[in-house]
Amino acid sequence: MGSVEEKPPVSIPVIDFSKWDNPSTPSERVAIAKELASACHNVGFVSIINHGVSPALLEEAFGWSKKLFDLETEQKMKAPHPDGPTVHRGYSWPGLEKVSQVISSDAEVGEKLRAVTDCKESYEIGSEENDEQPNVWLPEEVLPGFREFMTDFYWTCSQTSQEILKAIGLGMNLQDPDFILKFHSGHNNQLRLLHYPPIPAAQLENELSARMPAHSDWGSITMLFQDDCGGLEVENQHVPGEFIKVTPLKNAIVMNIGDLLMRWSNDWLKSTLHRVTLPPASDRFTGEERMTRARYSIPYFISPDIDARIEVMPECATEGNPIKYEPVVQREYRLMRAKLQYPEKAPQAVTASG
Ligand SMILES: O=C(O)CCC(=O)C(=O)O
Ligand SMILES: [Fe+2]
Repeated sequence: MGSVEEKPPVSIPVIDFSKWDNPSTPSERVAIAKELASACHNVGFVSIINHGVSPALLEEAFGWSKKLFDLETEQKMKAPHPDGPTVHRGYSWPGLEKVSQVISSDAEVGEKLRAVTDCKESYEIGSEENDEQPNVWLPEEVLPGFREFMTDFYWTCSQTSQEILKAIGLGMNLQDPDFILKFHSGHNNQLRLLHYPPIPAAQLENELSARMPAHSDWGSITMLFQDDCGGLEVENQHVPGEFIKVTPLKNAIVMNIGDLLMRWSNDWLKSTLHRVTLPPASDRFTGEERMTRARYSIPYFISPDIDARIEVMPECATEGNPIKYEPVVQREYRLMRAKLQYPEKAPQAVTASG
């Protein structure tokens, strides 16, 4: 691990996975793995291109996401996110995960925005075999085909994530390169559809609202698919408080390390703060309110299995770099984090009928 090159980042590294499945020599695979591990160590964020999730499939996934969020609130509310932090599934209406009120004195804008009382809405999907967090599906007739597509998409993403975990283990020179992978059956992952409705740029500029405030992810890794709107920013590991803009790269996976893999690696892998804020100026309308256009993204969160015990890997601790984290079980860690984000009793969604 120590032999991996250390250098400050200037942007998010781009890693080409095209040779990963069919390398001409074994060293080609090792080279990709080392490049990935090094980026996860130095930056904590990478863009992966030529991976296992095809452009056609991604187009379809974004199409379904738009269809879902275009539904009337009453329809979406047929699959409501359950109260409390225990089950993170189904539809989170604007204001549920985090309340932030858009303020405007313009009556017309006000009307438009009242339908949008917060800056994002989301829909969470897990494995059909995760009994601790059962899925909350819309009735089939509301969006026929949605459930089948999303279930398949979930497992395609899982397959790709397993290749990434393998590559990280190999690139870190672990005694058993598949060590991390062994804790990830895929049944504890979470597919999230996200929609950030239009909002006046000033609301974001003045920090009266945020699309998504700075945070780190809780799991092992996250794979993020995003449209071309932009606005994702990640903290520069070497200059705390400075955020780097991630320019959307069509069909790429933006991959980042989460807190559990950071703990497992004793901080060698970096779980980097990130946020979603203003898109580039060209994506803001020039009218008085300078509304930013809508943004769609699809994060896929990869977590260790529910009973997995996350204990610093022996390769990551030395006398000079002692163990920093107590062992933790995924189930308990997730609940601890989720409690901070979801209220026990949900505030109500604003529907057309009030
Ligand atoms: O929408 C995005 O681009 C980022 C989403 C994100 O960071 C999250 O859901 O944890
Ligand atoms: Fe995130």
